[in-house]
Amino acid sequence: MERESANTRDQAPPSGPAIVVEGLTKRFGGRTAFADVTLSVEYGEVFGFLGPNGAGKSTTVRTLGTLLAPTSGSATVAGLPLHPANSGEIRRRIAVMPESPGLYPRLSVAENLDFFAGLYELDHRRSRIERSLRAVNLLDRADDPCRSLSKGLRQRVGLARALLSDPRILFLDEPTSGLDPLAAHDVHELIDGLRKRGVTIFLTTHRLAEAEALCDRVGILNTTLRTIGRPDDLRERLFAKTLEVSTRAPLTEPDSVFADLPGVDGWRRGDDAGEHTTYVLTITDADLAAPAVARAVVTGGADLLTLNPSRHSLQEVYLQLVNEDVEAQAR
Ligand SMILES: Nc1ncnc2c1ncn2[C@@H]1O[C@H](COP(=O)(O)OP(=O)(O)OP(=O)(O)O)[C@@H](O)[C@H]1O
Repeated sequence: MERESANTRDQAPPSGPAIVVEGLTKRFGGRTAFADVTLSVEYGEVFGFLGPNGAGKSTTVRTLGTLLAPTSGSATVAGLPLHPANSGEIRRRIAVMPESPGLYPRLSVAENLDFFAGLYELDHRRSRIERSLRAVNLLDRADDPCRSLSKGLRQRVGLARALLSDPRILFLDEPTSGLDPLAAHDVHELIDGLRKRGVTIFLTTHRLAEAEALCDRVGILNTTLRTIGRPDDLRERLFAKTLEVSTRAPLTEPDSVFADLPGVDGWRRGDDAGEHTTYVLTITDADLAAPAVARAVVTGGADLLTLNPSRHSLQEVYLQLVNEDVEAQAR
């Protein structure tokens, strides 16, 4: 009877940050893959790394995963400085799931996992394989050859492979790339399940909705790190807060209606829709501004139809930053 191996996920999280990156740069000859990246990720966090094609996301993951040596800068991964002498121990503490799961099509799911468990020199292989397959809901497909699986299921086997070593930190490179929405949703649920079990996840993605739904914080990379923060904070940092007010008919004296209201900094006419009149107010605090604006509009003699605080998506933040780079390059 195989005894369960020590499971890092059941232990208290190690102290200190999971990943610390300081001024990290990777060049391939004259081409800079990423430059001067500084960030840190806490244990238990799901961190999203967003960026357009060629932004340097995969190269960052491969560098932090000890597969590539950085050109300059420093990093600590799972408590160990990123240095060739520590590569073996870092690899024992983390797992990297590359964009393509890299499985042997003729081998069954369990045989594939057994092969990799052997390659990683893991103990208690049978119980690890079973636990990993259970984590990705694939126990019933253990004996199926990988070639018979759909792309979504193969991706799940890739995730099971990454989980074999009970990693403290899991790097997922584009885990839902090429998956249909249903299969992508399954992977999202699995990632959410891993987060609940305390696994630290560093995830690269093109999918902004994915980052918004799954990640505690995101970094936007376009060779250099353009910004980093919680999705909500990024939206607030990049966009002025507004309140859109629509009335049935134009206000006769909007200047006096919107003057001196708490939380309101200014106003302009918006794009009128049909019969309605729209005003866009710049505000500092929606909770303060909205009731005051509602009262003022009604006192000003107009029928108030709607009152909507601005909701910018992470996509708008992303496009704004990446487009700024495109415009800067064109100058
Ligand atoms: N082994 C390599 N040799 C030379 N250049 C490379 C190598 N690997 C990556 N690059 C270059 O580094 C840059 C960053 O590539 P990387 O694959 O990290 O970007 P990415 O953000 O992951 O892109 P994608 O979303 O398309 O996968 C690109 O210009 C790429 O061509």
